[in-house]
Amino acid sequence: MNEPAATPPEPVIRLANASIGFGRQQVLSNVSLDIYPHQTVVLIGESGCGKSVTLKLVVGLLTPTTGEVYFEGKPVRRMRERELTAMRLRVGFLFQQAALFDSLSVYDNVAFGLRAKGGIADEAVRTRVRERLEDVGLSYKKVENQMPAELSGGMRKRVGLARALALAPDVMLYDEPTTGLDPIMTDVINELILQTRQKRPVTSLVVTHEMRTVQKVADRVIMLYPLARLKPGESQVLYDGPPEGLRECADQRVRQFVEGEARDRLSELRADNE
Ligand SMILES: Nc1ncnc2c1ncn2[C@@H]1O[C@H](COP(=O)(O)OP(=O)(O)OP(=O)(O)O)[C@@H](O)[C@H]1O
Repeated sequence: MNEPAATPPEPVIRLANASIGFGRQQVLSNVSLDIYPHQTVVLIGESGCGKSVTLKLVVGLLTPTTGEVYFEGKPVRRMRERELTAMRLRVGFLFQQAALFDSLSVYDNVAFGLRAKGGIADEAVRTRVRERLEDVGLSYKKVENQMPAELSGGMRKRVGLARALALAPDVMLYDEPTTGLDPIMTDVINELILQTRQKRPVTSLVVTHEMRTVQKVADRVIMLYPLARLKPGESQVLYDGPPEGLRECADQRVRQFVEGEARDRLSELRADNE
């Protein structure tokens, strides 16, 4: 007797033919992608192709003009305010500039979400803040009273990560987590992304330009292509597969991107401006 075929798990995040534009500029057109539980998916692509917009669609900060975005099977656009808030509390977000509250100390930044969630005793908040800061390699005693302006870029990113992890998120969204960091600190952040995933069954979507991040953390890579440069009928998702396949991809635009070759891009950019 044949074994019944295993049903694939429901995606945590699904974009189904999602399109969005701003004014006359169309940014995403008919983009479909599925992100499964506990996967780390890395989203790459040229500047301006819509990577950050994709992250904002996932948490309902933007709504597609056509198509649908689903979170655990539920269309984000149909969520009521309470559902949206509950969903966002389960999603940790590490922004490009760490987005710390400049007027709050490191302690208050990391405690912010826990306090906003409510129902957690001060002592438990303190323990959680200390643990998360130590997880990201920061000494609680040294940094708890520091203000964001006193921190280096790498420290800010790690405080941002500690803040996101304080709420024990089920989903982590990283928007260029290593931009502006030196190679060692870049690797520290990559290592933290990996460890976060090893410690907890988190589903992650990482936007990056760093090929080292791709190689280190990705289970799967999705490459988006700028809409304006697609040939008629092509999908905006140029690549969807394992990181090992990028360099052998039949599409030379994918190989060109990962190898960082400009080729004729400068003249194309000049022509665009004429
Ligand atoms: N709220 C907005 N209003 C108007 N235009 C926007 C808005 N958000 C994004 N855009 C435009 O959409 C396009 C895609 O932006 P997005 O930030 O997603 O690019 P990206 O692929 O993340 O680029 P980068 O790698 O440079 O961060 C850009 O041209 C940007 O100017």
